[in-house]
Amino acid sequence: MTLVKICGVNDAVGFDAAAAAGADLVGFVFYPPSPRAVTPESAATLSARLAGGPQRVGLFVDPEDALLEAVLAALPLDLIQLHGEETPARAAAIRARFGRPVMKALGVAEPADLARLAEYASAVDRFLLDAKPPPGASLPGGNAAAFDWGLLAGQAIPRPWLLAGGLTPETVGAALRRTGAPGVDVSSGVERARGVKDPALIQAFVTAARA
Ligand SMILES: O=C(O)c1ccccc1NCC(=O)[C@H](O)[C@H](O)COP(=O)(O)O
Repeated sequence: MTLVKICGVNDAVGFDAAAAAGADLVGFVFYPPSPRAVTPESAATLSARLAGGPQRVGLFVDPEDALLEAVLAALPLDLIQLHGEETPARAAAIRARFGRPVMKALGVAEPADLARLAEYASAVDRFLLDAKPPPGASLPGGNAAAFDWGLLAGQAIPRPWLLAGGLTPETVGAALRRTGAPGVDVSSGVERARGVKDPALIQAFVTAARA
């Protein structure tokens, strides 16, 4: 079954909707400039709403160890997502020090970007393949931008991976057919305003991804 991650969940409405729709993973953004950002305390409160609900992913952008420590002291993350310029050595160090699986996000715009997968393969547990931020974007991700899925044709991705970038309930089916991705990640496509998740769109996305 296709793995579904709802990213940028920042309130109870979004968290409960993701859980009710059967999402496998929810992402909490620990990056203060984002309109989706949460504090360790608010993420812990959300995370405690449903025992046995979706797995909790902490999204970080070039995090200091102190931030990772503070978040992990507040809530039990199942996966650490690195969405900055973390090197393979830094990703491996985070995985070793914090004892959690790591998912490295890589922006894809040309074939050379996919060559980076091999550099990270032994340092991380999963990949998230996303669009690069469009010119002028203020965030490294969550920009409702898609990349050319054709770039993935014939590529052997060396770890389990999620497809991300500009997916919506209307496009996720075609994206899965075209790429054969084992999982998908969405943020903007299930929002009614930037940073505000919409329960109906979350349900529609999960249904379409599993159809
Ligand atoms: O979503 C954010 O605010 C964000 C901030 C900083 C780094 C990454 C961020 N999001 C990354 C994600 O995992 C998104 O789900 C992914 O980029 C897809 O986003 P979208 O195109 O909006 O569906």
